Amino acid sequence: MRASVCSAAVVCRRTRGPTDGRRRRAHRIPAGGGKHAAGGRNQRQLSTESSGHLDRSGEQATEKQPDICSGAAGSRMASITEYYAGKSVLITGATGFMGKVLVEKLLWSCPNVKALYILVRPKAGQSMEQRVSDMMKCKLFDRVREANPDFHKKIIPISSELTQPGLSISPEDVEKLSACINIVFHCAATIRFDEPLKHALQLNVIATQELLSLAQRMHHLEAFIHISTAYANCNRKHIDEVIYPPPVEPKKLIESLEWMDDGMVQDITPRLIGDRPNTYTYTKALAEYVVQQEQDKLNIGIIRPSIVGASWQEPFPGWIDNFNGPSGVFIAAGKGILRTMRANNDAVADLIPVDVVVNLTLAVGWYTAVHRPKTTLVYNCTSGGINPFHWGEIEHHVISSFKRNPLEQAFRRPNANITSNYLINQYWILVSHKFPALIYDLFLRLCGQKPQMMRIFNRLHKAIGLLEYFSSQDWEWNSDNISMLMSQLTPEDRTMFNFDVRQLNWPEYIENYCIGTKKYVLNEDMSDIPAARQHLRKLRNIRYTFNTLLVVFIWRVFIARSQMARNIWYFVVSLCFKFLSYFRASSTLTN
Ligand SMILES: CCCCCCCCCCCCCCCCCC(=O)SCCNC(=O)CCNC(=O)[C@H](O)C(C)(C)COP(=O)(O)OP(=O)(O)OC[C@H]1O[C@@H](n2cnc3c(N)ncnc32)[C@H](O)[C@@H]1OP(=O)(O)O
Ligand SMILES: NC(=O)C1=CN([C@@H]2O[C@H](COP(=O)(O)OP(=O)(O)OC[C@H]3O[C@@H](n4cnc5c(N)ncnc54)[C@H](OP(=O)(O)O)[C@@H]3O)[C@@H](O)[C@H]2O)C=CC1
Repeated sequence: MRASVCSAAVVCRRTRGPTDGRRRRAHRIPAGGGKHAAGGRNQRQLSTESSGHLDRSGEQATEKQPDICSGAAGSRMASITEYYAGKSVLITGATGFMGKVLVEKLLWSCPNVKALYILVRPKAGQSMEQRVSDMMKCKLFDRVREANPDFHKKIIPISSELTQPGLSISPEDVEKLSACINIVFHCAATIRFDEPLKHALQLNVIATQELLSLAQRMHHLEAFIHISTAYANCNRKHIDEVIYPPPVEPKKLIESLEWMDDGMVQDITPRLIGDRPNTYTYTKALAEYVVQQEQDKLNIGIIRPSIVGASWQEPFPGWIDNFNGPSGVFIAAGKGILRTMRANNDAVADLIPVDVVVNLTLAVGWYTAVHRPKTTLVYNCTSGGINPFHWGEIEHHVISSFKRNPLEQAFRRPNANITSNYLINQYWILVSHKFPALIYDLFLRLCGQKPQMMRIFNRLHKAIGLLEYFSSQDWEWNSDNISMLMSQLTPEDRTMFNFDVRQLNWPEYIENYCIGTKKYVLNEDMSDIPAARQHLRKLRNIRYTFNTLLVVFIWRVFIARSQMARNIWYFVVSLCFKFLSYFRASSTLTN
């Protein structure tokens, strides 16, 4: 099947047509003009050679429907920026890592967006307003703030606790959202790997259901974009851009867990999640199914990012603000705490920069609203199949980057070995983690301070234990829909909403990522680097001194007491001496 080609007088619509009166109509942009066609920029010919997922159009446009596509002669389609102009967008999870970057990018690249409604809850003693105001002061928003100091006026916080019935949105706010929202981006989720099943289900599945119900009440909704994860189906080795049958019917699971106490749920969790590693991937798989169930009523797109890392280019390289995924591992390695981890050197490290995910998300929003694919399209947002990079290479670049730009007050010099061998890893844990921690804690005790290193290592071991599943194997993701979408963009949109990871230079990206963890996660100043280097030199000298003392100790204890060991030692020393004399003699002859 080919893409719709809409004539100037005809609007693109689904052949299936509205199912329940809630199906929204496609928008029309008058050929060559109208609100979204300003400047004639970003225009393109709507190709007849397009995705196989698209629908054919053919119905007469009603009076009020704005045009999204026009005829073959002089055909044009709203660019992404044009599409978002005048639109009201609802974002969940806007205070999170990805949500913040999405908000920033929308404000930057789509300055004519009408309003961004964000669902926010009060947290940690801070009111919703305080949280949003703090968020907007963040460095991430520097360029937006500079371009438009009043940008905050476009952000409208709506109080919402997603785990509560009706998302605890007030009736007035429900009315407001129903009346104005054009597009929903659902980013909120619990991404903890150790989340109790009930809570993960509540947030990742039930809240998604609630949001879908709310979306169905939105009179002008054009697209509902759900952020899933590439690991929702990590129990498979090859993952296509399809929604696989859920491990269990979500409705039945929700009903069953309702009457069970927490202890019972904890007991049956391993049986339920089966060959998935945690409740996160399990509930994200269920959520995809729940979203797909609404595809007859809503225009849906599902994005599956792999391991989301620091920004590649936008708003500046290296933006990261949390310890999730590899960031915590990088920091622990940079601090010289993490010296060993179980990972497969040759496995693909499927990292994807957050700005790539966000650019794709906005492009999917545009495509879903404008092209109205017949069925829910899934986009595997991954890098491994296109521009592979491996854990072994990551390890090398992370360590060398932290040696060039050290973190402050490192525990030891950065130096990590990753291995897929369980026993070797256990050996290094003992020698490089537990032993130094014990010595350091002993030192703290002697100084009258509270020991802390062993506690830190226990937490680290818990965290890396949860990540090892993802670093010890690799997966193959099909990304045909990503390629299809890329082919649908104008050259300008392809640049402005770049999600082409073929252009990504991994060593440079990893360097910026490590610097980003230093600057934005640990809030360390780059001007302190000389002092941090000095500290590393001090650690190196301590290590040399320690090693020398160790050799002397071994010499005293083992070698000095055995005649045979003494003989071997004298033999080695005399051999070294002979070699030295030989080289000295040969260099004198040459001169
Ligand atoms: C050279 C090395 C080379 C290495 C190569 C190998 C690298 C392998 C990396 C593999 C990554 C695989 C990721 C797979 C992602 C799947 C993708 C997704 O869909 S899902 C997306 C991915 N999802 C995830 O990644 C979620 C994974 N995380 C979790 O599930 C949990 O955080 C936990 C169970 C690990 C720890 O739980 P718990 O013990 O309860 O601890 P809390 O969380 O409550 O934090 C308490 C406090 O500690 C702070 N802090 C945290 N870490 C560190 C650190 N490393 N340091 C310092 N501080 C750290 C934290 O900020 C907090 O501070 P505050 O707010 O109180 O001030
Ligand atoms: N990070 C990654 O590596 C990957 C992430 N993803 C997906 O991307 C999406 C965003 O992830 P990311 O930004 O990293 O996650 P974060 O943990 O940074 O953000 C989660 C967001 O969800 C909100 N949230 C959580 N619980 C509630 C609640 N009960 N009520 C209201 N809001 C709530 C958080 O709000 P609050 O600030 O109030 O806590 C926060 O805004 C998720 O759907 C995740 O599954 C997919 C693949 C990889």
